[in-house]
Amino acid sequence: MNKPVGAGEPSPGRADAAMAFTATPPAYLRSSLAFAIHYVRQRALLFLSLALVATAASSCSVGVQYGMKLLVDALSGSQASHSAAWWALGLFLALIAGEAVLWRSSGWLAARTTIAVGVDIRLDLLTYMTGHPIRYFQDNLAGALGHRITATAGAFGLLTNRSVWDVAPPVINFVGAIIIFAAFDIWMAVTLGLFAVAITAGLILFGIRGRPLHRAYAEQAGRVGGELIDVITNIWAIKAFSAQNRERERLTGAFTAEARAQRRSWMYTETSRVLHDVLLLIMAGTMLIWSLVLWERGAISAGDVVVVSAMTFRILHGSRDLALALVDMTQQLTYLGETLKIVGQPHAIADAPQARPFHRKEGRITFRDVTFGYTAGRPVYRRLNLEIPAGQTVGIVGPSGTGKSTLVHLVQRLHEVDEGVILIDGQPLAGITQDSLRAAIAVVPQEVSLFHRSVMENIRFARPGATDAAVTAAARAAYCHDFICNLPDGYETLVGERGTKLSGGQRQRVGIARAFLKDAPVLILDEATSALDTQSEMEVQSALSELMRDRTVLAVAHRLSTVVGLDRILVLMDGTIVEDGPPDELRRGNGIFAHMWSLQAKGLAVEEVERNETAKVSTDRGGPTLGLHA
Ligand SMILES: Nc1ncnc2c1ncn2[C@@H]1O[C@H](COP(=O)(O)OP(=O)(O)OP(=O)(O)O)[C@@H](O)[C@H]1O
Repeated sequence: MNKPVGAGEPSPGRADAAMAFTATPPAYLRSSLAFAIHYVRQRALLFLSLALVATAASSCSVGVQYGMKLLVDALSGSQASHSAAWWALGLFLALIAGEAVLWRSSGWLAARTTIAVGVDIRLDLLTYMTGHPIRYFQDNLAGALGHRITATAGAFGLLTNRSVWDVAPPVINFVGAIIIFAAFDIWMAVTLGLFAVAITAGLILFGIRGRPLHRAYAEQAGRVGGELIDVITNIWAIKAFSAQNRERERLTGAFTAEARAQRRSWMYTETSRVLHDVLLLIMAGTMLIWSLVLWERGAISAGDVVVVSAMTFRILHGSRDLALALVDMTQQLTYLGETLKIVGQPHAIADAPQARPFHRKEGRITFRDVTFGYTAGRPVYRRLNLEIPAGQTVGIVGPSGTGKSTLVHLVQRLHEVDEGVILIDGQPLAGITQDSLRAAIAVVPQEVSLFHRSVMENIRFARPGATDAAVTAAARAAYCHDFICNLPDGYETLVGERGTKLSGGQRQRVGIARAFLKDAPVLILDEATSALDTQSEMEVQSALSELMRDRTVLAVAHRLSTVVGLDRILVLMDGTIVEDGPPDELRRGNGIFAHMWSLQAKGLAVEEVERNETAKVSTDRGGPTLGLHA
């Protein structure tokens, strides 16, 4: 267990959870109860103080009712006494003041506690979530995941607040009332106790029975939230395809389903409110009649009748809060459980228990009998064998959907191989930590992912400790320094959500600058220059040639001109390497690469080339005259 910490201190649990890719999720992510206990224990002292202060405040409120009884008795008794009345009033006022001070202290404590825990929860869940493989994020909408993390922190805060302000006071009122009533008539106390237990048990059972309805609503709400964000994220497509009405109809369906689930959940809560109103009316009526009968018989004083009626009505109102709180807490716990099921599932790609950091050498890549498929029974690769010596630059070409990107993803261990082994510098990927592996690989993807931060921060993302001078040098090397300087705030310009304020080519150059800065022994270029015009591509090609020096390079490309200057070309067809050799040799032959080259040289679109290239290439069509490296 982590040692308890104060409100302002960072929780050590977060540091433990950081960066681990684990096959078994931490215990606190396994159930909503374990989750709640974990965060309470981390700030045990604060939570204990909060509980004590809330208990003391609620006890004061019971004392206030008793003070009222003393005052009434002092005023109305047969030997009414002035000093007793003043003493009773003094006690009454002191208890009111004490109650107010204690409740405000509970507010102060709760604000410190729940806010700090909210920070911990969001950091812990996000950290754990980032350990899931890419496929997890393809299966779960980003918006829905973000919403869940925030809502979970909110749910924990609600659970705390409900416990302090809606559960503790009525429970203590019940206990106080039983003690006071027992002083008048033990049977009155027993009856009140039985009523209280029966009502509470009934409400809990009712709350549990309503769980499926609340869960259905939580699921629908998560899904709809995700869909809404998906629509906003794809606003370009919606405008381009004039799809506003279509999307509206689609969302109408989703909102209607969510509204139906919400209505069911809400109406269930309303029913529970009606039920407990009726029960408590019966209880209040019984107690008041009983106390009046006792008063008529002279068994209790007028002050006792006052305290019975005040306590009963207090319980009546407090119990309503208790009922709502219990139902709400059930809902929050259900939501928490749902989130834990989604976020807290084991990492599909976990670091082996004995995993070591990758030992950087020169960057030799080996595939041994690798079989991999996204769906069972449909392998993309079957027993693939490949040896890439250190420092070799390799172009990977082939038709769309043939497995080029998958191959480079496997090298980064973004997916787990089904069979076989992939090694870098003789170290099996499965035996090294994922973070150290990825630290040794620089990737320039087709769609460079940029944060809505400054250009400087975006480039520095590749190496957080890099100086401004190092970032600028990387930008110069990637031919982006000039365009960055022309941006409104230069390197401090915010790039827009996902870099939308930059052109596709500019984003790619920022991606290349990141690779320069990262300075890793293995470089992966996944369609890295596809968004560049010919002029920019010429510039970036020379930057890339510089970047490739002394590194092992895997370059996926549709445009053959970008790979023809490399040491070696792999032609992939349906997950099989059908040609493998130096580009010049392949171009001179009459295989698929030569055919593709010839078609691209004639200016055919990549897609047309791909359609044609599956046809048997029977004649040598000669080499092209086009191409940067030809
Ligand atoms: N996340 C995924 N889930 C399921 N199948 C996938 C996934 N990603 C890729 N595939 C499938 O795996 C196969 C290989 O895809 P991959 O992206 O590696 O091809 P590619 O050669 O890089 O294609 P392109 O040139 O179009 O980028 C394709 O049939 C594709 O549909």
